[in-house]
Amino acid sequence: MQQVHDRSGPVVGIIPAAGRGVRLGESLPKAFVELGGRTMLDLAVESMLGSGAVDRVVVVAPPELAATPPAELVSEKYADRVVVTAGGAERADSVRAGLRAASGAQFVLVHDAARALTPPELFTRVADELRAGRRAVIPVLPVTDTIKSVDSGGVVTGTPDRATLRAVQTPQGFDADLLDRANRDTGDATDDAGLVERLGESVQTVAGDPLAFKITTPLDLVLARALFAAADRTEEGN
Ligand SMILES: Nc1ccn([C@@H]2O[C@H](COP(=O)(O)OP(=O)(O)OP(=O)(O)O)[C@@H](O)[C@H]2O)c(=O)n1
Ligand SMILES: C[C@](O)(CO)[C@H](O)COP(=O)(O)O
Repeated sequence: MQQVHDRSGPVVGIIPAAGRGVRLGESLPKAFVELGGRTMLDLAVESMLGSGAVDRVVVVAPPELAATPPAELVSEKYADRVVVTAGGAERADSVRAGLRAASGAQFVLVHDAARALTPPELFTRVADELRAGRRAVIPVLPVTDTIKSVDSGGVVTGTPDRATLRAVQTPQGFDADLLDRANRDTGDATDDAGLVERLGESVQTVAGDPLAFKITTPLDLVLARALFAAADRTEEGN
């Protein structure tokens, strides 16, 4: 008889929030920059836990903030389901630190604090695929520009077929033991799924969301603040 694997265990969110935000150019670490009076980190935690798809969250903070009580970093409503741990020099180091603090998880969703406007539905979409049996799930969007590869002198070396390309977002969801195994071998992957791909495991894509864009540059911050203010006005009008 085929064994049915129980996939009803805990989902733990890992929020890497230890980056400096060099490209954003603000005076404090990026996750603590505010949109409409709330930090990106607080908004990301609210969206993740408010989705109902995630049981608890590990916030990976800059080392100097890692001893801060959760209630001082996120909304009181969610603080008792949040733990804080210290991040590392690179994003991958921070994710590894988050994994160490995610004991007991059957699934993990790794989500950038910098994607502060991600709608709750995206967490549910990724978690549902995991519960249904996928071991690695990432949200993606079609690429709208033509992409070229170039050599070190800036000369074009190729034009990949755009129809086969996707822009990758977070939350990226995994069986916790799979992501743990993928992280034993340190590499230069720019996302968590990249490490899993190297193990030869299949990674399933689901539809991403334009609002899950990563706030990376000053222009992104202008857009995020405008979108946040517009959403606030809509809520007030209802
Ligand atoms: N050492 C690091 C670097 C990044 N991150 C987190 O990873 C997410 C995505 O990274 P990115 O947007 O590149 O943030 P920064 O590294 O802060 O940006 P920059 O490269 O401009 O400094 C962010 O939520 C960031 O806080 C992290 O936890 N630890
Ligand atoms: C993980 C990621 O957000 C997927 O798009 C992205 O690769 C992070 O890259 P960054 O350069 O560390 O922001």
